[in-house]
Amino acid sequence: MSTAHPSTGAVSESVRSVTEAATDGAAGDLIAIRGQIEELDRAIIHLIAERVALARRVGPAKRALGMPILDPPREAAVVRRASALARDAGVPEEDVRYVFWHLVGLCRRVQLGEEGSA
Ligand SMILES: C=C(O[C@@H]1C=C(C(=O)O)C=C[C@H]1O)C(=O)O
Repeated sequence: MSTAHPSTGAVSESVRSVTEAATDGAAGDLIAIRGQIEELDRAIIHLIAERVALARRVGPAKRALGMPILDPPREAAVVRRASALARDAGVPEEDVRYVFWHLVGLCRRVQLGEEGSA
């Protein structure tokens, strides 16, 4: 940006450099924060894989005990617990419940041998 008025030119230039510095700072922040999010996503996927591996072991244990794989009271308890943990952590309980219903469903399908690529 430039100005036609010589007396305000310097001020205008310095406003521009401050604005650009702020924009550069924000862009740097965005890249850094996105990098951290990607690291967390990697960790979350590894945790999901660990949970799936444990669920795979629960299947034979239940069969040995003559228990059905589907255990609705246990599933409800798992989701209730996740909801309480979400509340304590200050994140929206309803969304966490939604995520956990899907996670539990995935683990149940693994036990039933119905999983896709898992
Ligand atoms: C893993 C289990 O089996 C199924 C999956 C559950 C889960 O992912 O938490 C819970 C109950 C079951 O329907 C279990 O019983 O612990």
